[in-house]
Amino acid sequence: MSLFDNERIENLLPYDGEVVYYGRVIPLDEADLYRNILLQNIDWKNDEAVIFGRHIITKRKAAWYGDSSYSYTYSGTTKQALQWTKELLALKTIAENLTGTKYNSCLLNLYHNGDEGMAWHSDDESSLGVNTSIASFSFGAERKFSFKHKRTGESHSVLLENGSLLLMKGATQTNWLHSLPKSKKVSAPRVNLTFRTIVDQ
Ligand SMILES: O=C(O)CCC(=O)C(=O)O
Ligand SMILES: [Fe+2]
Repeated sequence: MSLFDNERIENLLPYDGEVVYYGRVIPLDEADLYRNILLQNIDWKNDEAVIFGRHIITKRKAAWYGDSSYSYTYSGTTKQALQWTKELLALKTIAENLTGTKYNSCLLNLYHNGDEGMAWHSDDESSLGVNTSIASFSFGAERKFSFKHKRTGESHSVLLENGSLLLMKGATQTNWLHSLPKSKKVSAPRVNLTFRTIVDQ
């Protein structure tokens, strides 16, 4: 641990969006507990997608929880939201208090090791509306997270620490792509929770 742990970054992006990195907002012992409980009691499923007409099953696992049975469609597949667990509700409250925004759903990702990542994309589905806020917790292995401007190609990265919170808001999804690059150096799992607000259902 360095002296610079918990260092908050007010805005990682120089223009056209806002990304706040709150640093480690969950103490280490609690973060380890959350990682273990989430690994056990979330209904993890290999993610499915239809890409160029092919049915793909990802190594990464995912899950979708929410207030009511929201459905969520992306890459040609539809998911039905499951009922909140106690831990997800506790983390939702922490995210709401820190970011000043209410969330009604959560997309979770499980990366077993550095062989698994997420390709460049933006979360700009119409169900999220424009200028949506997405609050993202990380538990387990530290991973690099990158942003790339859609027009200029300028890129910025941040290290997502165990127990940290990141907020993407404003015009971020309109103007920037983000990705979780693969890394040969990472052998431990990472659990990611992205709290979102569905507006049009
Ligand atoms: O794993 C992460 O930190 C980000 C995941 C992500 O971008 C997403 O679920 O849309
Ligand atoms: Fe995303």
